[in-house]
Amino acid sequence: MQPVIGVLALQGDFREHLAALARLGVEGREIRLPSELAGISGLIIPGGESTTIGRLIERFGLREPIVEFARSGRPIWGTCAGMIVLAREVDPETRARTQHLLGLLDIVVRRNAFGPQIESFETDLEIPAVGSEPVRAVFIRAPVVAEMGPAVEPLARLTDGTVAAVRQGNLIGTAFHPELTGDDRFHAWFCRLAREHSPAVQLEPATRGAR
Ligand SMILES: NC(=O)CC[C@H](N)C(=O)O
Repeated sequence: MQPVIGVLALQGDFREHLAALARLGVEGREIRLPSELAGISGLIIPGGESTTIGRLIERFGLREPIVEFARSGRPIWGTCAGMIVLAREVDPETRARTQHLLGLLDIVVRRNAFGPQIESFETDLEIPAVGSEPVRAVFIRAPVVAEMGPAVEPLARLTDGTVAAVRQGNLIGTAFHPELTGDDRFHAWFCRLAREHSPAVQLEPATRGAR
């Protein structure tokens, strides 16, 4: 069965994520209300403005439902601002005065890390998890991962070693925007994770413990 992927549609480039899912023949659903998370196998938090997305998550009562969604084992992927919102902490120098975070991914991010001179750039990244051919990565006022907890694995680095994508179990963060390039391998990989963790095939905790 194909999973249904939710895309948080409060602000930012959620339409581009929905378009990428449509190209893959996967059903995407705009999420604005807690009730809309029912029946969703994976959730994408798009790029945009992390302070706005964070504020709207609070206002729409989505914080606890999203934390609960993560606890259920279903995957959540944050791109750019979405990765910031997932993070445990924003480095104090780049933190906005009001910066609501979900605190799920054990990383410290630095916002707008490439400085005002370099608003945006593109580069090819090796992301073995996604495929053997390099992935074109678009960075727009992008954050970087400044620190990672022990459970976090880097999925991609820039040539200077800067971490640009991470995974911590069912939580994924990318500093760049795979939804903007037309190369949908990252979305395809995320949909595979979602399929594996779809509620329909989830194991009971006792069974899981016995594995
Ligand atoms: N492209 C983006 O998502 C930019 C993120 C933005 N700079 C922020 O801090 O929220």
